[in-house]
Amino acid sequence: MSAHTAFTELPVVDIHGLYSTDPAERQATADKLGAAARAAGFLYVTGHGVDPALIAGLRRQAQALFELPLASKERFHVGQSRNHSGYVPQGEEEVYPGVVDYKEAYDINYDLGRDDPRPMLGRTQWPELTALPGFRTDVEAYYRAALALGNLLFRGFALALGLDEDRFTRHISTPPSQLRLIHYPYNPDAPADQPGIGAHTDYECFTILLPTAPGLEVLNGAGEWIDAPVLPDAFVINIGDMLEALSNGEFVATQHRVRKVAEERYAFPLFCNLDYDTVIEPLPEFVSASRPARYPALVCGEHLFAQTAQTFTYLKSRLASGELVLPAASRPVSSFGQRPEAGICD
Ligand SMILES: O=C(O)CCC(=O)C(=O)O
Ligand SMILES: [Fe+2]
Repeated sequence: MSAHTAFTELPVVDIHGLYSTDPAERQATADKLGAAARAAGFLYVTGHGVDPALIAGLRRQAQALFELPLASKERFHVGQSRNHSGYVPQGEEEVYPGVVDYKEAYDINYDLGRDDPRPMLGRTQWPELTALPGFRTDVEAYYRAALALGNLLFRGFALALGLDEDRFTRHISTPPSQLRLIHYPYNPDAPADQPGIGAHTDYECFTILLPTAPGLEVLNGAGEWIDAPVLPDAFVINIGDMLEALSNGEFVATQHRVRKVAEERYAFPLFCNLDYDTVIEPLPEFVSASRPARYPALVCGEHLFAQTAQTFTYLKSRLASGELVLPAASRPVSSFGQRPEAGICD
């Protein structure tokens, strides 16, 4: 298993070379991505090609949404959806039981435009309100651009791991990749250690995060929390559980958190996945007699659902009542990543 370094700042990688028609240039850029992923599992990317107008539209819509009265937002509560989309009020999501994160969110999922029996897939619940003109158009436009960037990064990470460039993207057609609009309100009277989002690894392959203000902290290989400030025109990318498992620990998911914010803050993570039914297990290239498979097989959508069902109150109560059951191979939350603070860091 690769160990993260005692980095004190996150690496920055200009990825414009991934768009090149020259395979050597794509590989050279991918190698930089790979070095950053191995060292930190967290990095900034510049040269990503996403139109700033799409980012501005997303920010404007998120601000307008969260300014609405609670009752308007509650009309679109996530518990009403079939694919886990909609408004997530403060306290609904509990990464650590009994600990309230001071944030609210609106979750957008891949919109299949039709129902689907698999949880986490289906129709997205959009906040259809006259107070939010253009919300769906603007948010979908950003979602599509970020998903395309995700596919580019999947190709880059495949090259960085010595795999065929399309090794991951061949498993992507309608991925349950979720965009979250998160709002951390500013409260000067809150205690300094108030959680915005508790320490965790992301469940997916990797995340494309757009933050609007400082507050994100990342755990380095020495068990120290490192600030990840906002870098202009950059996205933050971090490795999640599923790329850790697929690469048999060649890349390792990195823990991160947000505590009390010093100003009102928004963050927009897109969690990049393979298709729902993709089996996630160490790829044969990373398994040998001296390097046994360290991760039991999971199904992508089932892992997402299991993690979500163990952390969202509306799903926990459906589990408790027997209306829902966890998939057989479910992992407890916090099963991935290096945990230097717990002495688990091999
Ligand atoms: O707010 C942030 O910067 C990070 C959010 C996050 O880690 C998450 O939603 O998984
Ligand atoms: Fe996260």
